[in-house]
Amino acid sequence: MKDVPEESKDYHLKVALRIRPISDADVEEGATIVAHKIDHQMVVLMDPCEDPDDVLRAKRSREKTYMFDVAFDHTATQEDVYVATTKNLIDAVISGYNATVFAYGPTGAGKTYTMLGLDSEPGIYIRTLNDLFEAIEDRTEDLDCSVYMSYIEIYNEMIRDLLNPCSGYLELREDAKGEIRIAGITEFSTCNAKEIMSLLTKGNKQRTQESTAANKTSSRSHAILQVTVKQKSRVKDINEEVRVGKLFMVDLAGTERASQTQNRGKRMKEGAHINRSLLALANCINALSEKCGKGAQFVNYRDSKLTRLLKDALGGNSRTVMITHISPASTNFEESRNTLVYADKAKNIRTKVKRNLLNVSYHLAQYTSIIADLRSEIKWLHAKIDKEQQKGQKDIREIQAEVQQYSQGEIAGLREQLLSAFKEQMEIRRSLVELESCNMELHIDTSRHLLTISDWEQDRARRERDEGSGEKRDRLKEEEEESGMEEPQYVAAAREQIGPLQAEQGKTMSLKHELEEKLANMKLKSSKIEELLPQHVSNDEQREILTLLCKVHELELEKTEIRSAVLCKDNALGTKDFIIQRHEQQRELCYDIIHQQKALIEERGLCVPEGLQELYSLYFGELSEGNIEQILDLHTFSTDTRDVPDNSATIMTRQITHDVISDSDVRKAERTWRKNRKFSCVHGHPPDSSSSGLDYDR
Ligand SMILES: Nc1ncnc2c1ncn2[C@@H]1O[C@H](COP(=O)(O)OP(=O)(O)OP(=O)(O)O)[C@@H](O)[C@H]1O
Repeated sequence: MKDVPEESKDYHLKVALRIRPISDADVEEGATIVAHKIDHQMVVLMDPCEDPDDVLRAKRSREKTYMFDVAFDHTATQEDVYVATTKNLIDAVISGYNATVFAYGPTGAGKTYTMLGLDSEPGIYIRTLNDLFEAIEDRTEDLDCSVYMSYIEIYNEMIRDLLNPCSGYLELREDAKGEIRIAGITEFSTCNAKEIMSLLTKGNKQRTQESTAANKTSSRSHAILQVTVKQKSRVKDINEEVRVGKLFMVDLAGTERASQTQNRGKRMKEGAHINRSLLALANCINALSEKCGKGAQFVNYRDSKLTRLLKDALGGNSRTVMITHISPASTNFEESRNTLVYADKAKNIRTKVKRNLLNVSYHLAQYTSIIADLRSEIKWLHAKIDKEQQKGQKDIREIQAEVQQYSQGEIAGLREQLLSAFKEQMEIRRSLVELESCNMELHIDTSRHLLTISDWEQDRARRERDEGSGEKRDRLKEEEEESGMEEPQYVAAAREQIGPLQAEQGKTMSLKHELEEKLANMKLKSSKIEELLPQHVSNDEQREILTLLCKVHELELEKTEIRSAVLCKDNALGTKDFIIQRHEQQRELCYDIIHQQKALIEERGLCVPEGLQELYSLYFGELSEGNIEQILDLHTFSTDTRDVPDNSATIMTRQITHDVISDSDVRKAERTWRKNRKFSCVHGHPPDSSSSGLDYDR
């Protein structure tokens, strides 16, 4: 499948504000209401600490007003909020656009109430799913729709599958297109609204919730519900268009102050993680709002799993709505003010929205030439049969029947043997294709785990270096040992998974060798039968018909072989893309570091050693000559050429056999990569980054 290019449209991030009703607890604390909705877009926040009699500050306003796309207060119903923020995204998702709704705000401000709601007052999740299924039902006559749902939480920077909690912690991965994916996530496919609701309820029960002083049922994690809608026309066509729309609904954990939540121990650690990811989110909002305003800013999504997952929602291909929540109470004034400031900045964020159209013709195009060849072969066969018929002879079925009767079933036996040999070969081929694909996936999984481990090891080495003195380092180690957190769980999990993955790879490889051997024997067997046939068949026409039958089956076999080679090529290219992706990330980082260093040197007028100055000139020279861009263009070009259908099956097969990276290449590259990673952990640079034929170094 390939993406169908389509014009992208600019959207600004829609920001809504919801002020929850004042609670009994607020009133008991003696709080007054300081947040008011003025009209459907404007809210005002009054400072409870300001003294109206303070003449020195008399000129300063006691209140600050904020404008949003839409504002709600305690009078708004769940339906009001849903209709004004989310309902109109449903059509967009069904048409193949991505959309995101996320609830943001301090702890206890009403995020879970808006997103999940109560049984009597369901929130956005349920209302959206209901309307989505209704809309899909209206279109089922002409469109074939499938809906997939996944539900995860990010708790203490670990991703847990709420629909399959036994699956352990999940990893984030970036695919060849730079899209972030969660490896191993459970995606339930359903076309039944009730079923999806029960999955949601099941998932919610798994969510990490605790009681804090600020909220009796405080969500200690960020929850992300993803609904994917895939649609294709019911009319079958070779150039079938598939629309894929994704809707993310996110209930963030609350921003919190340790003093306000009175958290200690485990709760405090949770709070630190929550705040870290929300800080990363706030930094992204800051950078993105600057970017869309004055100067270009680097947006660092990598600081937390939350921001990596919300990358598209914030700065990419998504229509996004942020529902900001605040409490009206004077006791929550500080949090409300900070939240309003961020929400105000988020209004400047713009996203570029593009419909996700996939064209199935990408796969089909690769088979077009094969199908065309087969068709001409069949045409020739038919012409041959017609000719025979014109000669007053019997049609092909009769000839076949005659052939079967010939020599008292001797030929029939041979024919059966030949057919079953072909069938078996096809089965083996199919299994080989699946094994090849599975093996590639295992290999990619292993590489990613290795990357996770070495990333962390490098990070630790860097931290140790930064800590400087031995005394400080010892203290850091002691602290890590005391907290039992010497190695984060995701690294331990990656280590644990490498062994089984390699064992699995070993198994698939030996199975593959077995099958290949079997296939070679089968081929030998069928060619022997083919040789035997002419000796048993006397009649010329019958012999010709049998030869033609063999030819048809050979062609069928060839087709499967080509399909398998195409799969291998796709997998190999996927691996290459992944490697290039990592290089890209590393390059971006280096770019950033070099530019910041250069700015620092210039700003402080520092003296730079000659060698370093030469390196700088070389680097900036390359940049200005555009060499790097040319290489990148070359990569884009070589990736794009995959989309070009090749009319000649022979050329394609030849290309495939030359292009596919052999297993030994990959293993060699992986060894070099590991060696380099280890070396760079200790020395800060790889021993020979150019030595590996396949660049596995990041
Ligand atoms: N609009 C509302 N109407 C009625 N009750 C509300 C509203 N918003 C919030 N509440 C109530 O306030 C309390 C706190 O709300 P909620 O748990 O949704 O906050 P939260 O922002 O998700 O907090 P946390 O970040 O700690 O999970 C709940 O008891 C909830 O029922």
